[in-house]
Amino acid sequence: MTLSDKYTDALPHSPAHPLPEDLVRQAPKVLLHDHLDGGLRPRTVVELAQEAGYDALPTTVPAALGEWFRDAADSGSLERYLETFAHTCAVMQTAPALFRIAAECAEDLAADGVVYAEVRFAPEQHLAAGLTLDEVVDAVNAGFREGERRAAAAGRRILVSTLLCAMRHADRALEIAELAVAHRDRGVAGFDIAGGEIGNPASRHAAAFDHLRSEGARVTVHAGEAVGMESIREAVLRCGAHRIGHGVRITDDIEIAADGSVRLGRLASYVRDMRIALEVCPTSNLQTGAATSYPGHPIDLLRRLGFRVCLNTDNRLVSGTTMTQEFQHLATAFGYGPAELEEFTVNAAKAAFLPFDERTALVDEVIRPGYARLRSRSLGHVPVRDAAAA
Ligand SMILES: O=c1[nH]cnc2c1ncn2[C@@H]1O[C@H](CO)[C@@H](O)[C@H]1O
Ligand SMILES: [Zn+2]
Repeated sequence: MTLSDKYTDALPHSPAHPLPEDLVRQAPKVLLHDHLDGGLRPRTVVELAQEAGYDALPTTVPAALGEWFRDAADSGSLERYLETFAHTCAVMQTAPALFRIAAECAEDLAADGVVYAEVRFAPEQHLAAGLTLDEVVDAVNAGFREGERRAAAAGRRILVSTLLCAMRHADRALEIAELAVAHRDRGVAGFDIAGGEIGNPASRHAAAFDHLRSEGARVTVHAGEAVGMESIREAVLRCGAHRIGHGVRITDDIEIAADGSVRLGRLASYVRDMRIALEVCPTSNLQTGAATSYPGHPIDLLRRLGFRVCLNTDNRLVSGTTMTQEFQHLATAFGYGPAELEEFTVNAAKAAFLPFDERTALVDEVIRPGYARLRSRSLGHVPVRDAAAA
């Protein structure tokens, strides 16, 4: 029995009334953890590969390619999951390709009901055809602006900010930190570090984190995914992370006694006390082995304990998912309804790397009214169980 099984056994669930998928899709959602190079449309990968003369794709049939990514990434290991990104990065080496991918990303997120997104990528992985780091960032940001315009024309408002990733195994983190600071008034909201966690401690990039701290820049760190508490401790206490990507292994620092009483260790307390958001990505966690099943996923335990948890996709192509699907998995596993979706959304908005007044406006003017509308509509919805009994 896992820790979260034990804890959830001790608490009653809200009744399982599955929400119709279109209601979940229309609900306003905030997405803080989504990789640009993990979320391409399969057809776009195929078309750009043809244009670039890249002939190493496992298949050129878009639907089969989508399945290939999901299956290949379903390996139980973060390292193997990350190997699949060679195919997407291969077709992301020119300004027009980056522009197209970013524009389509914004359109796809808007169609999924996302109203605010922070989308990340590693500029250093897009230099193979001669672009500079600045040109890569400019092309992606121009693509997001185009995608926002197209979404608005289709009646959907979305705002997309960029996060720049350094890679744990590489040695360009300071340069990327400087790039994030240089572009912070031009679409870049913060910095992240991604890549293989085992054997690549974030603290090796102390100079980058020192620079970010001295500039007052916003920082999130992938941690507590393949490595446990030690990695989260470093991210928070040495790297100054304001949010943690994944962070699910914080449960190693939470003890639940037989009588149901809960004791948080010093690190788990710090994360909860300081409202450090955990950017949780359930499907990705199942693929990389960071969690074993949706019902066994610690997201529900962490939510109930009052951690600032938000729900994310990580990689829509590689994990074969959307925000709507991530929520539906949790609705099935934990009996979640609109209240929990709203809670995750407000948590994400509070943790967004936006100015305070914009976060407040997002909550008060977009999210709260959106869920009030959703509640009034879902009252008319007959839950599946009741419908069967009628
Ligand atoms: O869940 C993850 N953990 C660690 N690194 C990741 C994850 N998903 C994607 N990337 C890495 O981040 C890079 C920049 O977007 C991707 O190329 C991939 O290598
Ligand atoms: Zn990630």
